[in-house]
Amino acid sequence: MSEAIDSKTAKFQALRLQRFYLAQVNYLITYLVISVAWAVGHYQGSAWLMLSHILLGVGTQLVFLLLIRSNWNLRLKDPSMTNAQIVVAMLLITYLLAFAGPLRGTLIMIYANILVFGIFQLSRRAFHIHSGLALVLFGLLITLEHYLKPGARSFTLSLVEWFVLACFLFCLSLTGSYIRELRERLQQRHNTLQAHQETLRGMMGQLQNLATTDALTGLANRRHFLNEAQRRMTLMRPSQQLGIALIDLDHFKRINDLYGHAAGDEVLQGFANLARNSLRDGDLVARFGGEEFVILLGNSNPEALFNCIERLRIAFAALDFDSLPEGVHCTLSAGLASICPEDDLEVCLNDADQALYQAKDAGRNRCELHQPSYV
Ligand SMILES: Nc1nc2c(ncn2[C@@H]2O[C@H](COP(=O)(O)OP(=O)(O)OP(=O)(O)O)[C@@H](O)[C@H]2O)c(=O)[nH]1
Repeated sequence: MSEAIDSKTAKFQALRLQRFYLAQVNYLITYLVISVAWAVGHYQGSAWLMLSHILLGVGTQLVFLLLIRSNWNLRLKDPSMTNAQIVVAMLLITYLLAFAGPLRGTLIMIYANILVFGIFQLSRRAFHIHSGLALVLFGLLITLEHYLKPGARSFTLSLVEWFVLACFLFCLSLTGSYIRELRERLQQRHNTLQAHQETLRGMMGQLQNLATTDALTGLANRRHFLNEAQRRMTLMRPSQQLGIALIDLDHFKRINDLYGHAAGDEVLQGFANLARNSLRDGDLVARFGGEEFVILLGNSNPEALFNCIERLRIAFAALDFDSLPEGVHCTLSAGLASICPEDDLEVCLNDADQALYQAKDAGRNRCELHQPSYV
């Protein structure tokens, strides 16, 4: 039964399968060589013996395939099973070499071919152990053959073959070390690049924040508000209305003059917090500049807009500030306008500004709704 695995593990499993199928190409070539050797009479054994190589090869490979396909290999310390696959392949090739006759000299290179599969996977130590295993297996084969079937094959020739194999594996080991070093360097570079990328992403985020946020109040700044309002207007449904409110703190200069700039800053931050907390998630509030703020309400008819800003006005007028003497409160004036889908943002802001002017003119601490003049 295959176990449920995450997408990253699935990707690795797919890679393992790919590598497994690649190894099967080598097995197929070896089966072909055995069959041809048998057909031309160079295989030193019966047809059944020849078939046993193929059956053993297919059987062991089916086991590995099953282990990967069922995800059982994931329970192992090394899920790619590289060590096991290499050892099995080496045992199989040694078994084949015992009957390869004159072809043995050619076929011993398969040991090296098997080890190539471990170049990327195995540690240097494991790679040397496997090279040693190949030499031991082949050494055992020629020694046994020399004592069990004396004269069947020139022992000197077998020793030369063993020596050639040793030289070849040594070269392969050097190449493996070089490739591994390159790979580690690439990995290091990749990690460094990734770290740089993370830093850049963080800096981009900070820059984006700086470019769109007002430092004192943490609200969106004018530029961000204008971009965002424009964007939201393009997404409006035909029957939808937005509400815009230009808000100006009353006699703010006096706060600065009488209680200091820090007190003025506290009042600005106090208004920002109040607005942030009293508006809905989809609404947008920004510092338009100085002691002027702007609010964009989504889905809002003039009445709802008026009620919302009126609530804010009343709450602000009741707000206490640490830097101001007890009983001293601040007020705000607001100019309101509605936005319909076909409207121009600049014109709407102008309408709100005119309404704000009226609110100031009418004595401050009030909300005025822009009245469209129908021509
Ligand atoms: N503390 C503080 N003051 C600011 C900041 N930005 C602008 N101001 C001050 O806000 C004051 C705005 O004053 P005015 O434009 O005369 O308006 P006002 O006194 O609020 O009068 P009305 O708007 O007519 O009610 C100026 O004194 C600015 O220096 C700021 O970030 N912090």
